[in-house]
Amino acid sequence: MFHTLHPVLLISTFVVNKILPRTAQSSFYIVVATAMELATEQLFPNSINKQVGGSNRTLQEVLQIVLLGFSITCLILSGLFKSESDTDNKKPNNQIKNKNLILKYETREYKNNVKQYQIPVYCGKADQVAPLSNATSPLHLHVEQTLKLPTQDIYKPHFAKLMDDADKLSFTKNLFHVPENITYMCGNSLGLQPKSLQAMLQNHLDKWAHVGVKGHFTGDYPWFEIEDFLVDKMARVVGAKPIEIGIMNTLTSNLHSLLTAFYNPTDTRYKILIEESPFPSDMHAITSHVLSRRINKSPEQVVIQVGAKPGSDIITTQDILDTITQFKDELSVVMLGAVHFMTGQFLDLEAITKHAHQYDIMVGFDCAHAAGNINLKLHDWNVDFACWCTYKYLNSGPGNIAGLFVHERHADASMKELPRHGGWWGHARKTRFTLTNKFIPQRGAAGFQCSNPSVTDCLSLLSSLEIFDRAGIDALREKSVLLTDYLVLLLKAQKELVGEIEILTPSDVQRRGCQVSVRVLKRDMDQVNKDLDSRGVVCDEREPDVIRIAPTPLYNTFQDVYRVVCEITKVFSK
Ligand SMILES: Cc1ncc(COP(=O)(O)O)c(C=O)c1O
Ligand SMILES: Nc1c(O)cccc1C(=O)C[C@H](N)C(=O)O
Repeated sequence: MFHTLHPVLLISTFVVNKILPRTAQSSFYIVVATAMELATEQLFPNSINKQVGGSNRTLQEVLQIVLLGFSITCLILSGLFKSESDTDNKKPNNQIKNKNLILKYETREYKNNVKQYQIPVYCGKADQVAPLSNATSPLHLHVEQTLKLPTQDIYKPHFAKLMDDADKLSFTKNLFHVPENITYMCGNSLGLQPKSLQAMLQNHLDKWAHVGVKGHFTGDYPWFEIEDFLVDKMARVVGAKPIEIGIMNTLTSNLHSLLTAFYNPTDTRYKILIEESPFPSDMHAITSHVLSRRINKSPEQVVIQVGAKPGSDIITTQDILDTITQFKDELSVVMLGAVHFMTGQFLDLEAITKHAHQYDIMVGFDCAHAAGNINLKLHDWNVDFACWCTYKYLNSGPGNIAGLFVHERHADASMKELPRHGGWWGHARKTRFTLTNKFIPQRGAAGFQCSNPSVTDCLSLLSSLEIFDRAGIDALREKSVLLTDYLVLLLKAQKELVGEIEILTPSDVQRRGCQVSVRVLKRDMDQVNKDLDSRGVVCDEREPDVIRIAPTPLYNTFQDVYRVVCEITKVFSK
């Protein structure tokens, strides 16, 4: 039987076991064995029933024994080599990575058979971690050296400190004005002020005072081309090409401009799909836009909404795709909030776009709660258009200038194909000042501009985008995932919060950004938020019962998260 352990067999078994899941392997070997027997019958039809050598067995019987041995040996060997697919299935359902940190959770069974919910297994440099064999000490933290901590230490403040000490992005917090004695968790509504902004604005004011109109073409930031200092940086934040980025107006007015271009109603295709409870401004924009177009349809006939199933707060991707399919011949545009302002759910932009494009439907997203929060890939996901404000995660200050995305494939569309609100700033730069009345839009998103932008607005945005460039959107997202997961882990571990709160935000890290929305179940939500406020925790609330907590990787720490959960627990313990 030893010849069956031939190296070829070993290698093929290894390969098969790497590729196929355990369940498919036995079928594979049986098929191979049967195929070999059939092949022998075909090749040696005369010898198959003859006796072999001095034995009283026919060649066929001998073959069957050898092939049976082959199958059994392969199955035994399959135990030695682990299938990739098998390992995938066993991967802990939650593994979040920072560049140098890895924090893993898995369910462990203890000796008394009590199943623990997710606990940290190890935390350390990504290339150093090794699974623990010993359940009594399930947390390993490698920072400079390996430290062993008891499991429950993740719930203690020194764990938060160790995480902060190991955080490569800890330098960014000091680049912002963080309100004194406050744990600020409200970047989802208004981001904090970059410290560099004051000097930038002062220089701008000095320049204006000293050179007046000449400032359009002089100094560090000539006003005539002020948006050029922003476009590349913004493109990196939202995963776009510079040609696809416009810095202009405000979010809602940009949405109107984009609908002018992309909403092209015909007698049969005139519907717009939006989520069931969008941020009100989006719905106001769509319904008033429909009226402004004076088409023969009312907003009620135009708008279709897709929502969560009863009893759930989360809209499934499948429900969105099914709604698109259902109205495929009537839909002109799909326009959804990329991250939902209330629940924090991040939609699968790529899947939605791909699906709608099959039916020639234009797809756009309101990225107010996604830009600077999620590492978006608007270009790669083929999104047609998007718009966002910059005062939330992009820290440019209240009511500041907004961003707009138009995919590169529309860059050269004619005014007939993609009508734009004309204005001199969107006009070809070379002839911006020539007295021509013919509007020739710049290529790409820049052609959507109407007016010259506010320079103070642009500098405010620039001060923040420079920090994004230093930190990198991917690294920020990695830290964000860790922070938010830590927040959820701590919230779930407080027995005082059981029955008092419910987390609405998806537990899947791929389907959320940094915001965690918590429903207050029994108490007055407004009072809870006031109590948090009086304890120095700034979150925000949305009627009727939701508190939004957003640990923002640029200026929040693990210790901030720890403190917020302590204060929330105290409020609910009263
Ligand atoms: C999802 C969403 N859309 C639209 C808006 C409106 O933005 P703006 O006032 O900048 O037009 C906001 C926030 O105010 C928002 O959160
Ligand atoms: N811009 C705001 C304001 O001036 C006052 C109060 C709230 C806002 C907001 O931006 C709210 C935010 N869009 C939200 O998600 O609720």
